Amino acid sequence: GQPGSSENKMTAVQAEKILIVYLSRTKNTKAVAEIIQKQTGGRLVALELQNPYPQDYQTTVDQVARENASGFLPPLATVIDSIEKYEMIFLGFPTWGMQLPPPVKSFLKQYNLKGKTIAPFNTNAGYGIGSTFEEVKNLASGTRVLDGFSTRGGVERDGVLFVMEGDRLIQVQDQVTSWIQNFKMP
Ligand SMILES: Cc1cc2nc3c(=O)[nH]c(=O)nc-3n(C[C@H](O)[C@H](O)[C@H](O)COP(=O)(O)O)c2cc1C
Repeated sequence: GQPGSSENKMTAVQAEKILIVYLSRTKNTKAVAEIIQKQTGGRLVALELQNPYPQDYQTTVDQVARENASGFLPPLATVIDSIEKYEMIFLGFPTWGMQLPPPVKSFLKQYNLKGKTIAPFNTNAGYGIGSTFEEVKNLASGTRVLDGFSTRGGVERDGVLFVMEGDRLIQVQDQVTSWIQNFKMP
């Protein structure tokens, strides 16, 4: 059907007013973002860094731990023009060290999102969302943060990288559909 049509409760928000911003390293969160894009017709934007994280998993884990401890906000290479025209922002990220990844903190600090609705979504290795959704609420002051969506992604530590294909992809598509249908829009 039409993006943002009467098929679901997104009727209150037109596709042109929907932005889907995501951070993804091994493309699981990206796959969820693409599902949301197909279902809503919104604009899809990947968060990229001026200095990308290393390839090596453990080096990245260590760097993220240091950044979280010091409150460092890695500068984004991604620039989002005319963010003011979006009413609804789907914000996607993996769980990193049971916290919100530093680049997502950079995004939330850099842009004025006051008055907007944020719908957080997450993938993780099976340990859950940690403090991520709570951190979004704390950092995005003046916004309305909807109940988030989370699903199991890869387990990079064990060499399991991208999992969003075949039956798993279909399952996640269905989960995303029910998540969006249950939004209580004003
Ligand atoms: C630096 C780093 C830290 C991670 N920390 C956690 C964690 O604390 N809990 C968890 O369940 N998964 C953790 N993971 C696994 C990712 O959340 C999981 O693989 C996710 O699906 C990756 O999403 P992506 O493919 O979009 O990058 C971590 C991965 C990385 C790279």
